[in-house]
Amino acid sequence: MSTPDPALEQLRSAAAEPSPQTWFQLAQGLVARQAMEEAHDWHRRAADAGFAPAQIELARMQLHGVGTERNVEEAVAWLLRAEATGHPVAAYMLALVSVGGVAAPHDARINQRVMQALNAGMAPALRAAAIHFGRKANAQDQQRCLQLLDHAAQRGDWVAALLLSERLARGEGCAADRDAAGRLRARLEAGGIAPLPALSVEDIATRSTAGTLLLEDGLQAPLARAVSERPRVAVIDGLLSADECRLLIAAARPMLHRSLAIDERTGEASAMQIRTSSDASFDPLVEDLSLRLVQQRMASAAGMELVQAEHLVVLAYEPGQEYRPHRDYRSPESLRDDVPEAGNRARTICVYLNEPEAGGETAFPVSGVTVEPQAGRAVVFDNLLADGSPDVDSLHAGLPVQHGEKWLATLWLRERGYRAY
Ligand SMILES: O=C(O)CCC(=O)C(=O)O
Ligand SMILES: [Fe+2]
Repeated sequence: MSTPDPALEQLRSAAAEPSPQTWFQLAQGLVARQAMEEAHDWHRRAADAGFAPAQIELARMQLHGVGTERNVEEAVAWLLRAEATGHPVAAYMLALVSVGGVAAPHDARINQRVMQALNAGMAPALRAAAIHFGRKANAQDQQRCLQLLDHAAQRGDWVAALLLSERLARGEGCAADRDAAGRLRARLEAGGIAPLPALSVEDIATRSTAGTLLLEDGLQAPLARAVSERPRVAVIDGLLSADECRLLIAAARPMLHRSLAIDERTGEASAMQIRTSSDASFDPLVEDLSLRLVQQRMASAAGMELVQAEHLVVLAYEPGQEYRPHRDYRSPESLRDDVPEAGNRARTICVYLNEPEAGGETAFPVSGVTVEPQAGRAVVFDNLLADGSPDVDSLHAGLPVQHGEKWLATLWLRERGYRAY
């Protein structure tokens, strides 16, 4: 028997009235109680009646297949309807799903949409724009970055506050202001948010047009330097900016847990000696615009599409922790329950998010190549041969960290589309 829930009963009786706003409130009440299918039905009813907030929530449920079958096309149609009423959240969501170009074309409209959302004070849009401007070397854009981070922080975005505190403490894009940084840090620490590891990125590989918000600028494929032919390994310095490295660490930190490794025979994941790090996997449900933009640049730097990427994983190694020699391609058995139509893991891109004091290199024993961690640097390698068969030479390891900590972001890229958009 279910427990009585007077608040919900009140919403239900109110929803007998022909009021889309009340239907939406009931739907939200049902979401809060995890009654997703019923929530979907009420969202749909309010959406059909033209209520934009319900259209947006219905689209969200359809995008992620929550309470209903996943239907990306229909979700986008609902978002376009809500956007036509001038709703900034719809504009933001359309910008978000257009990254990658599958759900909606990734064209110049993305910039207008982000502008609309940031003018409405939406924190994730403010933060994404801040990080975008922060990649530009000129003083004015650096100043814009700081202002936007500040604005996002004031709107309650603690990741933006953390990025801002690092910039103020280190004098990035501004004169160092230890007092302001200290006050911000104290507020964050009171909320249980620790400072980030110190890191710097010397040179960002792509520079974009000064003064304008042109997100497509940040997606140009930067120059890769081949370091090994067999296996095929390349290195890209400065793929991510310091803000982007910090973003990934900050977003991953609350989700970290002991890493699992996949048992090749059973396809089951369990804690094993082969991989002693901790990691966080980013479900698309928790992604926002800045996280998607970073992943899009990582995928395109690897010569792949974002839809080919499995969920982003951030790994954290403490002293003594390592990822012993392994190959990233998977056995047919282990792929069976994980979108087999996407094929195998064709390529991997790993980006170092900081620099451990000693150790933590990525080693490729077959060619003898070792890549040193450096914040923002990517290492890209093929796991399959040109004919699609596994490349046994792709053996690689994350060597034990000796001093300090090591943070790394990995995208495993399949042969074909893996994500829904
Ligand atoms: O930590 C490293 O350097 C390697 C990580 C790795 O092999 C992976 O994420 O697949
Ligand atoms: Fe690996």
